[in-house]
Amino acid sequence: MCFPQIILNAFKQQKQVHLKSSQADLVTETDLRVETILKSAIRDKYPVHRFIGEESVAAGECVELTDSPTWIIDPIDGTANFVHRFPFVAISIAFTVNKQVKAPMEFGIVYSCVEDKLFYAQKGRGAFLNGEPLNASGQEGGITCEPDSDDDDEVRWQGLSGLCCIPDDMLCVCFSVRALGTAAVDMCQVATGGADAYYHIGMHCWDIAASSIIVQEAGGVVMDTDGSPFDMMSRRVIAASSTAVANRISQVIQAFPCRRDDEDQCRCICGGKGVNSV
Ligand SMILES: Nc1ncnc2c1ncn2[C@@H]1O[C@H](CO)[C@@H](O)[C@H]1OP(=O)(O)O
Ligand SMILES: [Mg+2]
Ligand SMILES: [Mg+2]
Repeated sequence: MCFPQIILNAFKQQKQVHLKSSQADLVTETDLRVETILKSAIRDKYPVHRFIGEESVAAGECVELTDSPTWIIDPIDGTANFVHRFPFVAISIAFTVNKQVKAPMEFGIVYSCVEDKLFYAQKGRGAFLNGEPLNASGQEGGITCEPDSDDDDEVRWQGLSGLCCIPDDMLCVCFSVRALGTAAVDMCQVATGGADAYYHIGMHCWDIAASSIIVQEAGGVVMDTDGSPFDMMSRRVIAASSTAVANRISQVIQAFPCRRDDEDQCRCICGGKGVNSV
């Protein structure tokens, strides 16, 4: 069975859910299964390639970007959606070589399984959705974000209570907010022109790597929330329809410290915080 079908089949069924860093940070058997299948299929074809996979890192593998060809995998982006049957769940796969932390990936794929939407982009070759070219809007106004996504309960609470979701200053560049529950698909909305910007402090490289090149190849911009060049390990990202919009957002963002993905590279969070059936 192909791996999107595994997700679709499991979507409606009861799941054993394990908590990782917080109540919003979940993992299921399907996340683990899809990551294992993907890695073994790629390894069969490219035995020397390396991986940074969300669930492998959660199990204790290091986040280490080297010059070797590296696949960055989020087997289910939107696991909380998957668990609650909210129909936005995506597989996110990016490929990079030569330790390009700040430059675009070689290619990125985001497959939104329930919508059956395949977003993809290759460096210098444009971005596409189900074969149709994508173009960012170049405008400002609609923002996607994920206010409840952080390892730190205090940060999550602030996001949920609206304190750090949309700062007052940002209301000049924002007149609507959408949160789809998957950062990868949120960012792809910027590539389609359906949203004009996305920003977050606290996502991981596997959440944003593939969609970063999709946004860039659609004519949009990705940068660090402090206005410096995009760094997929910094866990800070603005994706916007233009440099002007990205700069305006970076000027009003309320920054807070966030440990890099490649700092203290082994982040074993196995054992987690509990297990539930949903
Ligand atoms: N600590 C965290 N807790 C919850 N979601 C997180 C998270 N870090 C990143 N996310 C991501 O934030 C979005 C909404 O939860 C998803 O893209 C989710 O990815 P995930 O589903 O792969 O964990
Ligand atoms: Mg994710
Ligand atoms: Mg995931």
